[in-house]
Amino acid sequence: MKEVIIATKNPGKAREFEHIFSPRGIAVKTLLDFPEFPEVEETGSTFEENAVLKAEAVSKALHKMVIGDDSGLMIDALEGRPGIYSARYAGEPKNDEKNIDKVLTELNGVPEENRTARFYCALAVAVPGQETFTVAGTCEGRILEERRGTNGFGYDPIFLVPDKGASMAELSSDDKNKISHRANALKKLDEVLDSLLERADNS
Ligand SMILES: O=P(O)(O)OP(=O)(O)OP(=O)(O)OC[C@H]1O[C@@H](n2cnc3c(O)ncnc32)[C@H](O)[C@@H]1O
Ligand SMILES: [Mg+2]
Repeated sequence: MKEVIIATKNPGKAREFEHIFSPRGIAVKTLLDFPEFPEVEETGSTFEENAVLKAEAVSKALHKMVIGDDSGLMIDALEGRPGIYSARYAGEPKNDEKNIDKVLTELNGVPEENRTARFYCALAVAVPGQETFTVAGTCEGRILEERRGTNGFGYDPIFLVPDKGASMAELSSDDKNKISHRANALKKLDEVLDSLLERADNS
């Protein structure tokens, strides 16, 4: 079976990649399968730079093709914050509930029409001996005034997907994986991924 390695320790991301890849007969491994591997320091100033750091660190260690995912929430009324600091917006250790509380507090009193936001996902593909490249995807929405739904992870409970009239956390994983920033980024890899997996001999 073909296998793709994702340089993430986030169980929510891991589930989504598995959900998207397994119907295509591609098994997913993540850093949750390599618990001894240290978390990669995210010192870049863009999602793309951080995705490359993650992908290359793990690819160099394992000598295999690896995909890195750096993603987050950009809120217009907060000038794009939390952005690349999404995971640790409320400080260390990272905590989804505290991050949501901080965003809701900062947006207190901001009217619905000014609560526009987008999720952003940069994916970096590192292949031994080749130049690393990146793709990105977004998903447009609005920040709710309170949590709705329990699916997904991270900021999903406060992210309204206007077309669906539901928060991201109220969508089934099938539905989220059709429209999410991560799914939109992965679509851009569709054409190259199969041949990369064969050439990289990740089987
Ligand atoms: O670096 P890795 O190990 O992949 O895991 P991480 O959780 O630290 O991941 P990031 O550095 O990319 O930070 C992304 C944060 O943005 C948020 N996020 C990203 N994708 C999301 C999604 O699909 N739904 C909700 N929140 C998301 C969530 O809070 C994540 O912790
Ligand atoms: Mg991280």
